[in-house]
Amino acid sequence: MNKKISLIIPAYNEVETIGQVIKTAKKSDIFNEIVVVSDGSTDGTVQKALNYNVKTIALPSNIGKGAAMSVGIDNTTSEIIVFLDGDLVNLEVNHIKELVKPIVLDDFDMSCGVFIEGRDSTDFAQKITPWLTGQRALKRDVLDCCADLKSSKFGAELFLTKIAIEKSLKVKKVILKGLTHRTKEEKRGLIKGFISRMKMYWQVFDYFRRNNLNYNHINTVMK
Ligand SMILES: O=c1ccn([C@@H]2O[C@H](COP(=O)(O)OP(=O)(O)O)[C@@H](O)[C@H]2O)c(=O)[nH]1
Ligand SMILES: O=C(O)[C@@H](COP(=O)(O)O)O[C@H]1O[C@H](CO)[C@@H](O)[C@H](O)[C@H]1O
Repeated sequence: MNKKISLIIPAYNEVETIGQVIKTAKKSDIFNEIVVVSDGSTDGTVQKALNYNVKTIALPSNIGKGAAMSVGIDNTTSEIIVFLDGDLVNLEVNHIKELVKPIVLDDFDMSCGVFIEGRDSTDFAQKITPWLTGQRALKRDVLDCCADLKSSKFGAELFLTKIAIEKSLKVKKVILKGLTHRTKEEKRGLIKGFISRMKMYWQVFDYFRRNNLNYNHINTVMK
């Protein structure tokens, strides 16, 4: 039986990169549906996604990454869900296939893609916090309660990691060689980028604190 796979791409002002991400996803030819959730973008992200003829949900205002992912989940049906960020650079078909393989083969419940040999700055972040990656594949049925995701903002990846801990899921770390993303500073300039980086760190820390997550424990989740 061929398993159905949905791709969800949350995107907030990613006009520079979203086209290439969609193009590579289409080229992989593994997705039954591709859904872009534009999280209040004002820069042409929506039109760019529509140009590639994929389902595009244009949220009227910015509601945060976790809520945008949740809208994507509600608007897809496949038994396997893949999340990719809209700001990826150098994404290749093989990256997507490697990410999805452990789930399609039913060897694992969730996979987390980690950048290596992309760029030093983005490699470093993923080396110390691999569980923050936005590149994941998972079985839909592990997401039976997503209420917390809606309010998680940049705690979204910790939400998924928390599920993995609570349900004792089998989680595979998948190396995505050569992949990187546009950083906040590249998107918004040094000062605005730095401020949004600090906000993101706060949201991640806040999710950690509210859910009594343990850094050492979290680091043991991926195999
Ligand atoms: O409020 C937000 C913030 C981010 N994103 C998307 O989530 C992904 C990962 O975002 P990232 O961590 O790179 O943060 P950003 O650079 O967007 O602040 C990208 O596709 C973003 O466009 C989103 O949908 N809503
Ligand atoms: O690599 C990181 O430290 C952050 C932010 O990256 P940038 O500030 O855009 O370089 O991105 C990761 O963490 C975010 C928060 O959990 C996730 O939303 C991203 O998908 C992930 O790449």
